Amino acid sequence: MQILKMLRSFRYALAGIRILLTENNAQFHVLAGVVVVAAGFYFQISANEWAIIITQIGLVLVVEALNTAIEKLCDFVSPEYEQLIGKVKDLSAGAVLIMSIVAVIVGFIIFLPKLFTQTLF
Ligand SMILES: Nc1ncnc2c1ncn2[C@@H]1O[C@H](COP(=O)(O)OP(=O)(O)OP(=O)(O)O)[C@@H](O)[C@H]1O
Repeated sequence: MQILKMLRSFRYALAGIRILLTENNAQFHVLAGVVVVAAGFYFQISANEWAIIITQIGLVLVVEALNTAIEKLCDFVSPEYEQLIGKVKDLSAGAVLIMSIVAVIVGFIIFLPKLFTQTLF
């Protein structure tokens, strides 16, 4: 019966991913991820580079999912204006911004040298 419980949890988790994919910001991050994966194939990045890139994409989506969950919880708990709720939402959005900046920097570190050596020479 444990396996049935696990399967049910998996179904709920998939439903969560479906909810995430209806959000504009998440759709943008998925699109950015697709572009980066395409660039990875184009530049034939190494196994280690793939591991780093996939981890970055995963982390951005995970933080985006947690941010969306926090936003929805805030909206439920306090539909009216509340200073503390505002701070919670700002912090949560800040986490997404930090992770996105880190991912972009990592992307630059991996792709910029390839862009210069493989397209210019
Ligand atoms: N209930 C609230 N009380 C205080 N401040 C709030 C509240 N709701 C939103 N805010 C402020 O407005 C900002 C944006 O809120 P929120 O992310 O809900 O709006 P949005 O960007 O329009 O939402 P969505 O991401 O769903 O489009 C928050 O980071 C926070 O500063």
